[in-house]
This record gives sequence, C-alpha cells and structure tokens, in this order.
Amino acid sequence: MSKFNCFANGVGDNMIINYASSHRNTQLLRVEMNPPSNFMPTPDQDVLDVKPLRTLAPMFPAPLGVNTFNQSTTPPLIFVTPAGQFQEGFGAWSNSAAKSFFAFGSKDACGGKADTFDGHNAGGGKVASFGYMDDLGSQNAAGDDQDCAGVQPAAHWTSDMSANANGPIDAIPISDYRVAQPNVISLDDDDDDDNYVANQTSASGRKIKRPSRLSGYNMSDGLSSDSYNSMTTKRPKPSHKKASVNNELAVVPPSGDPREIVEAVLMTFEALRRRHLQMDEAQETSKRADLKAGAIMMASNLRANSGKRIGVVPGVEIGDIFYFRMELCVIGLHAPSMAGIDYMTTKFGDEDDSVAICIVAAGGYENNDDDTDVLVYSGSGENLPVFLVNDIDDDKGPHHFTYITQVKHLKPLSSMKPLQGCRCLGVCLPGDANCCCAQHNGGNLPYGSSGLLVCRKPMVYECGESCQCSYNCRNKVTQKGVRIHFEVFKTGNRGWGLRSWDPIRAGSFLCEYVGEVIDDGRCDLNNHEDDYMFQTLCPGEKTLKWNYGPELIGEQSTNISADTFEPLPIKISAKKMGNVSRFMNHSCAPNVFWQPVQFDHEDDGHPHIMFFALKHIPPMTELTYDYGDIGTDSGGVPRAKTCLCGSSNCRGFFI
Ligand SMILES: C[S@@+](CC[C@H](N)C(=O)[O-])C[C@H]1O[C@@H](n2cnc3c(N)ncnc32)[C@H](O)[C@@H]1O
Repeated sequence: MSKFNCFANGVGDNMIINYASSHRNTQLLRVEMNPPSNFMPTPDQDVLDVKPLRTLAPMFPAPLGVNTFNQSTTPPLIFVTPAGQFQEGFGAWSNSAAKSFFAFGSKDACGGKADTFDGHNAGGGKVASFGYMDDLGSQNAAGDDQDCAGVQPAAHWTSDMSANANGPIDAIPISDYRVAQPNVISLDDDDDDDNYVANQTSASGRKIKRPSRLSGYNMSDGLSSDSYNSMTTKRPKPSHKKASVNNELAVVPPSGDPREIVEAVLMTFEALRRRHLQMDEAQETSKRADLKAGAIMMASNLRANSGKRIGVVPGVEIGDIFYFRMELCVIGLHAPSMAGIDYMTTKFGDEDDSVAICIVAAGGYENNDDDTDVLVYSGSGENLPVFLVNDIDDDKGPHHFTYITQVKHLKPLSSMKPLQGCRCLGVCLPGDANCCCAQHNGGNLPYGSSGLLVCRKPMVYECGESCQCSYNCRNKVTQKGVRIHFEVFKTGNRGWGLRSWDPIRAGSFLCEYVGEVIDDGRCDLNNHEDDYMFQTLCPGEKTLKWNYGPELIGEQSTNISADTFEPLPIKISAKKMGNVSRFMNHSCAPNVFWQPVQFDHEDDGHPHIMFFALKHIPPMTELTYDYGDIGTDSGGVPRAKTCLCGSSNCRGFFI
C-alpha cells in the first residue's frame, strides 16, 4: 500500500516524476520535511573544496504568492514514472560534485554533520518514515475504494477520503524527528542562548505553531481555497459556477469508478485549458490557461478526491502523466499549487501532527541516497543550500559566524503591534479600494502578479498575520523567504562575494539582510571594525531611481533624490550572525538594491531590509548593492574604504 505519493520535479521545476509505489516490493519511503526557514545552518564549519557548477538549468526563481511553477503557456512535461531520478539540471548535481555551505556553526541540537549535498541530513541524518509502499503497487486498492463510491455526476464528483482505505495509518509524526532538526518551529520567542533566532521546539509533544507559510493551507480539505487563491487569473464568471449543478457544462463520468472520474476531471480540465489557450492566443495574450482552467474546475467543484488521505489516491495510476500542477490539484493528488509537500494532520495518540501525503520534489533537493526506493526530501519551501566555492586561493572560508534566518532585535521595538490587517477574503486584488493594505501602499499592491516588485518605495507594506487574506496573497512576498540557489564565492580582490545559480528577473526578491539589530541611535561612521554593518545610507542614483518614471505616464513623481533621501534609524550588524546577505559586496554599479518592507509590526523605523534585483541578473553574476555614500569628512577625506568594484562610474570609495 502506498502511503504517499511522490513526484520528482527536476530541471528547475520542469519535470515531475512519480516515485509512488514504483516497485512491487515493500519499501520504506523516508522523508524529511523541513519547516520553511530560509537556509538551514548546521554546526560544522567544513569549507569544502568544490568547484562552481557551470551547467546550470535556466530557471527563474518562482515568484512568490502565486503559482509560477511555469510561466510559459507551453508547459514542461510532467510525467509519472517509476523510473526515479530526474536527469538534468539541479537533479543532476551529484552529491559528490558539490557540497553545501549551510554551515557556519549554529549550536543546533542535532549535532549532525552537514555532509550532504542539500541538507537532507542536516539534522544528523535523521529522516522521517511516512509509511511503506505497497507490495502490489499503489493502485491496487483504488478500484475497491468505498470512499469514492459516492462519486456521482459532475455536481458530486468530489469525494472525501480522509480516512485511509487501506488500514491503519503507518506513519510517523513529524514531531518524532523534529528534535533533530535545526530549524524547527516553536512558540518560544525568547532571547536565550540559542543561536537560532528561528523559532524552535522540542519533540515533547507540545503543540507546534506552524510557520505561516504552512498554516496558509486549509489542512482539512484536499483542495483548499488556497489552491484556488493562488491563481492569478480572474475569478471565473458566475456562469461557470453553475457547472456543478448543470451537467451540460461538463463531461459526466459514465460510472462511479474512481479511474473514470479522474479521467473525466482531467479531460474537462484539459478541454477548458485548450479553449482558454485558444482564446488567449487569439488575443495574443499568454495568460496561463492552465490556471484559468483550474480556477473554473475548482469553482465548479469539478474535481476528484477532495479530502486528504494517506495512501492511494483513487483513480490515479502509476504511469499517468501530467503537464500542469493544476492537474494534480483537480484530481486531489497534490493540493498546494506551489509547495513541495502536501500534508495533513492526523492523530498520533492524543496529539495532532503532520504527515506528508504527497511530495513534488523540485529537483533542487537531491535524493541523497541515490536510491530510487528511498526519497530523502527536504525541499518544501526555501530551505535551500548555499554553496561555498573558492576558485581563487587556499582560503578555506569566511570567518566564523552564526547562520540565522531572521533579524535578532537586541532591544524591543517601539511598537510590536501588528499592522492593521485587510479583510480581503482569499487574496488581495489589485485595484480593490476596500483593501486597506493596498491603501497603505498608496492605493496599489506593490507586487505584480508574478511577485515582482513594481517600483522602489520608502516602505512596502506586505499583508501580515492580522490580514484575512491567504498565504497565496500576492502581497506576501519577502516574508516567504528565499527561493534562489546562492553561492558564496571567493572574489579576486574583495574577499568573499555572493552570486546565484539561477537567472534572476528584475524586481525579484532575493534575501533579507539579517543580523543583530543595533538600535542605539548612534553609529560611528568612522568605525570600520564592523565590515558587516548595514545602514540605510543614501545609495547612488541607480538605486534611488528604480522606478517606472511616474511622470512619463502623467503621474506625480515619487522619485527620491539624494536631497530628499532620509536614512532610517535601523542598523543591522551581521558580523556575529547573519545569512548570505552579509556576503554581498558593494558596487557603484550595483545589480541589487535594498528596500524597507513591513509586515509584522508597526515600527517603521525598523523595517525588514529586503534585497531585490535591480535588473535581470544572469546566473553566476556577482550580486552587489550600493552600500551608500557618506561623503567626506571636514578635511575633504572620504570617510570610507577604497572601492574596488571596478565599474566605470566607480566613486572610488564606499562606507
Ligand atoms: C559586508 S562585507 C562583504 C563580504 C566580504 N567581502 C567578506 O569577505 O566577508 C563588506 C566588506 O567586504 C569588502 N568589500 C565589499 N565591497 C567592496 C568593494 N567594492 N571594494 C573593496 N572591498 C569591498 C570590504 O572589506 C567590506 O568592508
């Protein structure tokens, strides 16, 4: 009996392969499900003698807040095969070829060595067992499944099979191994000695506060509203909604057989998608016909297997192929349209805990065991490894620091009150005058439908905890964390630097500057002891003018100039603790800029400092931002370091 379904999606999100029940022997599937903090630190400081990987699979980082699994209207082939591993791209990066950076000594509880390619066993190699696969293959029970017996014509195609049709659940709750995970979630927010600022917990059985990105799911329903809400298309017209009560609009499955239902759902989805594509092409637009079709199917309740279950998904067979993530959604195979792990809550004794039920492995998280029978998966969300490469000299790595993923406030903020929340149901819609978050941003949502920042502003207000909108709201971008495969590399003359394996689109979110927030209101600008101090000093014009030129389209100019620029009181030191951002060097011709972003509190003097791409950035290009200009001292001497950025317009110094 298959206890969960697994798809490997390789080549930069371009391919999905199903591992589920691919063999006839009983097999243990091992899964490591990490919570979604950015980079997972491990305690060891191994700096590895690795070379940069030049064979990059072109991939735009998935914009956040929407399902951008594939931006093009011609989708990649997604197929289900028992074959196992993906062939190229990230999936092809062998464990031995390169090792991850992770590192920089956090005191985690696991004591594990970061000896894997992508952190699968950063928790000391512990993985969770979610169940055994079926001797007879995953589909053997499908036809007998009584839970699907209620399958009826279109209006009632959905079925709820939250119970396991194949007997008792043989699954291990996540809390059983969470103790070994370094970046786990906890309610404990205090400032103890632990190096992780990320919340932590133990496996004591204490109820775990889920990270917000996970809690966005509707856990009780296989096809949650979030799946629907993640679509960026307009909501289907009311006439579509009648489909569920008007079977003329849909293909009625000829019987209650789960296989026929799944096929009918997929056929209807595909027909709708083709038609939308046809209409889009006639209008020379390319508007994700798959998402439109999916939205209509969901709104019309034309779907199969709406309830979550552990094990067989009735009507789905090994060898089935899919071209779109939405197909997985509408047949109840994998509800989240973006996240890698679909999971449900189930009882373990008196406790509720999460169990992975379906995995779309994104390819960036290699099956470390190189074994098609075993999947060690750590890739739901942005728990990406960071690579460390030195092509230049014998330097084994940067000085020790503690890897953290959230800023650490040394003093309490003046207002920890959450921002006022919007009442948008589902997602915030552009142009909605009733959305207070849009109003807070000057009337428009700051991000486009693909998660790209529209223009630089004094402050961006994202939707936060007190908003009623869902996890997939487009106004939640930076808080979802990093989606880019970073590499820390040795530069020729500026120490270590940062670059990305992925091409990055202008306006994409890269990462947050995290470290210790120093709020003494004073900062000695002549004190260069802390090379890792971030301050909001006035950057050059290129950064200041990252705007669309409102005056060009008859709008009032919102440009900030060097004269009107006002620094914020926030200062962040990443000397002792930080993340990849601390490796971004200065350039007078930068390709990255910082942007203050608020989403969790009201203190505008202490926003999050988020980095965005100033322009399209090819893979392996050094990522740099403008540290800012503090001019000269009274004697005319630049109060700064000599700049070695090498750009033609180099100012010669930087802070
Ligand atoms: C935030 S750290 C950047 C990471 C640093 N390169 C490292 O090896 O850890 C800032 C320091 O990097 C070096 N640096 C950054 N940009 C530079 C530039 N344009 N020219 C010369 N040195 C630079 C300076 O030593 C600076 O104080």
